[in-house]
Amino acid sequence: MKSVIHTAHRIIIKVGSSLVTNEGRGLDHAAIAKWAAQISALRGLGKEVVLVSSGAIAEGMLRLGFEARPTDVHELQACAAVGQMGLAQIYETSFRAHGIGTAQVLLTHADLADRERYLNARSTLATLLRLGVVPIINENDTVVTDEIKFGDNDTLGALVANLIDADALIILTDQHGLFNADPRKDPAAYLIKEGKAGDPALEAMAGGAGSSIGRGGMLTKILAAKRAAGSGAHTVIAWGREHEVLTRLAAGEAIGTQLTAQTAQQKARKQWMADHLHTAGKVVLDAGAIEKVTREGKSLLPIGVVAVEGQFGRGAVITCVTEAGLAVARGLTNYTSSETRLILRKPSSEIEAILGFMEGPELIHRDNLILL
Ligand SMILES: Nc1ncnc2c1ncn2[C@@H]1O[C@H](COP(=O)(O)OP(=O)(O)O)[C@@H](O)[C@H]1O
Ligand SMILES: N[C@@H](CCC(=O)OP(=O)(O)O)C(=O)O
Repeated sequence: MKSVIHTAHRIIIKVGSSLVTNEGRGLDHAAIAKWAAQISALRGLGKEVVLVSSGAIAEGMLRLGFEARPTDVHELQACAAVGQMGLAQIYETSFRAHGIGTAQVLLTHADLADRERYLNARSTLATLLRLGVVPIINENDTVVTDEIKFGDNDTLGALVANLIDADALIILTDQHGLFNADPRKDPAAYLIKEGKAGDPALEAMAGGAGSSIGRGGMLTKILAAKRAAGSGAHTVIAWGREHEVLTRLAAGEAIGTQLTAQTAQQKARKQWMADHLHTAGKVVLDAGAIEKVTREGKSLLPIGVVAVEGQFGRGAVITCVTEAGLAVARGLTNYTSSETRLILRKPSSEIEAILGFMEGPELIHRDNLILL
């Protein structure tokens, strides 16, 4: 079996708290330096990498002198805010040693549930990748309480994989992967080398005695693999301290547990958009725009739009139709329906003069567009 990471172009790598903070003893400079070196090598192979890092609370507890995890939510949030400074500092320093810049991105559940913020987060991450920066993502713990939390960074990693159409999610943890039972409790447990993301049998193994959904551990990783597969991304769960784990995976070596997505990426993405976002309106395209969008893989510019149907806000999903009414594409719009009515048939150079601002030269950027 060859690792899916070999052919993956855009990869999300999630590192857990115990790895990052050396089991709570403080940020593990040596381990982080090794991942940074390996990620630098992956980028040398032309891959794009986004890092999702936990560890803010664990590091903040140490810095503030808490011996046990606080139960008060605001103390936990204070720990996260303090610890996040350490994370940002160590990642920036470690990647800078390879001439790579980093960016801190803190997200909440509300950010990805709101269309406009979803679109902004998606565009910002795509722009950071285009600029050659490694985004370092964590949950914005300071502003969230239990009900509106992602809850764990395995879930956050999967949502980010969905958000930016990643090909793969690598979850680095303190075990060699998924075992048929919790290896801490069952010494006879064996490693599951491969499986299908979403297979309920995997959840039963990770659920094990006593653990319950949403409380971290292996189950959130298995559920994250299922979620990532929703947009066609494969997942690998591996031990973060395995020698050259990332570069070996990229070379095709099968390490840890590989959970493959069962639906092809483009199909899964269409399905995901169809399931998650309602179509709020339509734009009618002229023949030239149809050609650019459907055959040449270009963005949709306002100049190619001849009519607008319905009311929609910025970030809404709209359908692109031919003058005969045939739906050809769907995507997230940069302009509201009223704005689009003002700029249709106009060159993008006139957008600013007409509206007084410009969100972008495109009505729908090709990154946010799927063909039907
Ligand atoms: N079937 C299983 N296979 C592997 N690990 C399991 C399994 N069931 C439970 N676990 C536990 O999950 C832990 C990893 O989860 P967690 O501590 O949340 O890691 P991280 O901080 O990397 O997210 C392991 O240390 C292990 O004790
Ligand atoms: N935002 C939290 C992440 C908590 C979390 O999910 O931790 P883990 O299960 O170790 O990945 C932090 O940085 O401490």
